Formats: sequence, C-alpha cells, structure tokens
Amino acid sequence: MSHDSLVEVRDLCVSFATHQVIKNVCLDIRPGETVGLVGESGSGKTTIGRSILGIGPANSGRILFEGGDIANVAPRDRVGDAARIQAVFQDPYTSLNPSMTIEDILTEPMVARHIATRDEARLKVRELLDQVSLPADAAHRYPREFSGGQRQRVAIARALALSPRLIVCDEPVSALDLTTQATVMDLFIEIQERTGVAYLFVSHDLAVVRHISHRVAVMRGGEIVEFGDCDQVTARPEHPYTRRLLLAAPVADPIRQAKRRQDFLTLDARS
Ligand SMILES: Nc1ncnc2c1ncn2[C@@H]1O[C@H](COP(=O)(O)OP(=O)(O)OP(=O)(O)O)[C@@H](O)[C@H]1O
Repeated sequence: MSHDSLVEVRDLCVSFATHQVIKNVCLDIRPGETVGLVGESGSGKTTIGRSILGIGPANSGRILFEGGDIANVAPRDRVGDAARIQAVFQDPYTSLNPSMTIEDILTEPMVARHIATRDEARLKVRELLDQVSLPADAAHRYPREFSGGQRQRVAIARALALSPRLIVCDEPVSALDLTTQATVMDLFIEIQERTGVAYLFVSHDLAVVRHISHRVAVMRGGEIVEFGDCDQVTARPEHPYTRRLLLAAPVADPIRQAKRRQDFLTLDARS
C-alpha cells in the first residue's frame, strides 16, 4: 500500500443475497484529507461507508487502516485508532437518542470505550460543545430542543469525542436548509484544519462535495468510474457519466453553464 494512506480499500465486493452492489472498489484516503464520494441513488456510496465503519459487510477484498485489515471487524472489536473511526449520518432527528441529554450523548462514547471516567468525560463536554460552537448550557438539554443544524453540530461533537483520525460523513447536510448547510460545511472544514481529521464525504450533491473535497470518487452501479483531484474531476471529467452528473448540478451563471455543456458535449463526442 502507498505508505501515505490512512485508509486503503482494495478490491472491495459486497453482495446482498444474489445482488452484487459493490464491485471491486479501490479507494484510498490520506491523513487529513477529504475524499468525496458521489453518484446517483443506489450506486453504493452508503454501503462503502458502512463497510469502512464495520457496520456493514465486506464479502471480499481488504480495508486497510494504517496497514491493518479492518474489513468485517465490528466497531467494538476494533483496536487502536481504528476503534475511533466515527460517523456523522444524514438525519440529525433519528441519529441522537431523544431520551438522553446532550451531555449523556457526548460522554457515552468516551465511557463505553473506557477512555475516560464519567467525571472526566463530563469535563470534556464543554470543550466539545465549544468546538462545534454550541453554548455550554446545551449540555443539560435534550435533542428535541435544538434545530436540525444544531443537532448536526451535536452529532459532530459526538464524533469528535474520541479524537478520530477518520469520520465517515454520509449525506451530513442533505436534511438541512441551504443556509444551514453552508455553516455546517464551514464547521467541517474548520475542524479538519484544526485537528487534521480525514473525511470520507458521501453525498449525491456534487456542489457540496466539490466545496469540501480534495479528491473525488464518482460511483455508478457499484463501481468507481473516476477518482482524482477535485479540480481535475470537476473541470476536466474523463468519464461521460461524471460529465452527466456535473451537468445535472446547478451552476449559478447561465453563460458558464452553457459553455460547460458545450465543452462536455465535445468531450462526449470524442470518447
Ligand atoms: N442491507 C441491505 N440489504 C439489501 N440491499 C441493500 C442493503 N443495503 C443496501 N442495499 C442495496 O444496495 C444498493 C446500494 O445502496 P446504497 O445505499 O449503498 O446506495 P447509495 O449510493 O448510498 O444510495 P442513496 O444515495 O440512495 O443512499 C442499493 O441497490 C440498495 O438497495
């Protein structure tokens, strides 16, 4: 494996019953990097994230994390930094336990992993809330008292509680309105700059992925059809499917959009 990878997915295959949904996927994520994973609904983005998290299967292939194979190792059986791979999911309304206070939600991962006593974990809550720009008094409130964007901040704070090297972010802003999306995206970027955490950023929304990613992988029908630097993939896409995805993503400037359409049509005609 290239030694600068944090995660390397090699020839991953996943099937549900007789349906093969992931076909020989290869993907690597470097420390501190954001890899965006885009593609239409059902292309297999979430399935790859779940395999990396250890909450979904890998029928064959390997998932190397700092060199050790973590494919099919459940989260509780993972050791070292692999035990701290975290997730932020789409729906902040169902991903937080409604009967727990924010303090309990944030201390639970630290206590369950025995990396802090309950008292030590409580002391860390204030710092975590501060990292996601929530007030200290949020600790004693319940998820229902917060907006969608604030709940997603709580989910991000919970992911940060274990000082992860990697967070799998699965459509983390898709349920939020556009203004809130922008502030939560800025928070993800700011946290990465401060902590050096890497993200696998899953989204159907190319505009969102383009904003945050260093590299982008494009999925279609269980395969990665294109993987490269974000600028390269979005400005000079090689695969016709990537060009179609890009054309489907809105561009504010109609003149730029028309030019892009013409450029891509020319490229399609050549490929
Ligand atoms: N537990 C499961 N059992 C059976 N089929 C599944 C399961 N999980 C996913 N699939 C199937 O695998 C395929 C890929 O699903 P996946 O959720 O990974 O796609 P996706 O690209 O994340 O799509 P979306 O954006 O809609 O979430 C789909 O055909 C889906 O129906």
